[in-house]
Amino acid sequence: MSKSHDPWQDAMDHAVAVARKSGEMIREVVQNQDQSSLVQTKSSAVDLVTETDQKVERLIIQSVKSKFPSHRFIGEESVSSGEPCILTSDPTWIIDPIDGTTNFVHRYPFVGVCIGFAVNQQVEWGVVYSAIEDKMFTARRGRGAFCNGRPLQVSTQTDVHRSMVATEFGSDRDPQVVDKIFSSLHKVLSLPVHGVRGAGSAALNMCAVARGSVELYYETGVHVWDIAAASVIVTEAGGVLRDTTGGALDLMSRRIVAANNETIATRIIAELEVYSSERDDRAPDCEPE
Ligand SMILES: O=P(O)(O)O[C@H]1[C@H](O)[C@@H](O)[C@H](O)[C@H](O)[C@@H]1O
Ligand SMILES: [Mg+2]
Repeated sequence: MSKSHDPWQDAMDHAVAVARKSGEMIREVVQNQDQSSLVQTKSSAVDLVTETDQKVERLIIQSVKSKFPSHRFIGEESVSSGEPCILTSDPTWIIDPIDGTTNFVHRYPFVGVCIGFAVNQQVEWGVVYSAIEDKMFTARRGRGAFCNGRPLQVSTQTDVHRSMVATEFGSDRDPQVVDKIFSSLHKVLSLPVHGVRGAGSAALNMCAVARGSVELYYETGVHVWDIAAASVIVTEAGGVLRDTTGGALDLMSRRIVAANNETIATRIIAELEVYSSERDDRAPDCEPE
């Protein structure tokens, strides 16, 4: 199929261009403005949003609407202002303008612009631009995963005792949730594994799995916009995706395990506390149209 007859490739090329432009906006703010006094909160006192998150999302959605007027959107900040969070079979752009907003506010240099594209509820391609590092992660279903054009491959490690694991503390400070986070962490650390890390961005942790820097990433409480784009980057790099229950990944379930292989995934999942956050497609401000 030639490029001009491949509308999904046109859409992906557009996503790469707009993610790069978004990254330039983010870098400009990080270099020249202090965001710490301009922060607002969403679901909890530590779930942050800034004007830049909103500006970047508007930039992406407006540019896509003008080129692909029939496509639908799920965007973190649009859902936050009451837009529906329903994945239909229509072509849908799934956008997190800044994955790692807390990092952005603190100038901790890991923030990702995430753009995923789903058709028939399957992610066809994903773009994650690590704006401060200037790393463009891309993958299209069936066509491999890349960082700045170089192919990505997950780690070949199968011994959990030689593995590096990534996770996050999230933004839910309910004491019962915090207990479960620490219980899982305690068990994983005590296996033992070589180490536990966290980039502060679900998408960049998943890209770390894709490039072989960590064997596995897990988290409960993520949203569809944090993981959709990076999901295809992980699988195209040879990795596997699971729910923390061990079942198949459900993009709306708010639970994810991304691993280099089944052996590591199964071994770590056995140590994880399973608990639920309200599904993305069931939240009160996410009712169907
Ligand atoms: O809200 P943004 O888009 O910055 O993303 C979230 C991260 O992706 C999570 O892994 C992480 O645990 C946090 O919940 C973080 O908020
Ligand atoms: Mg996010």
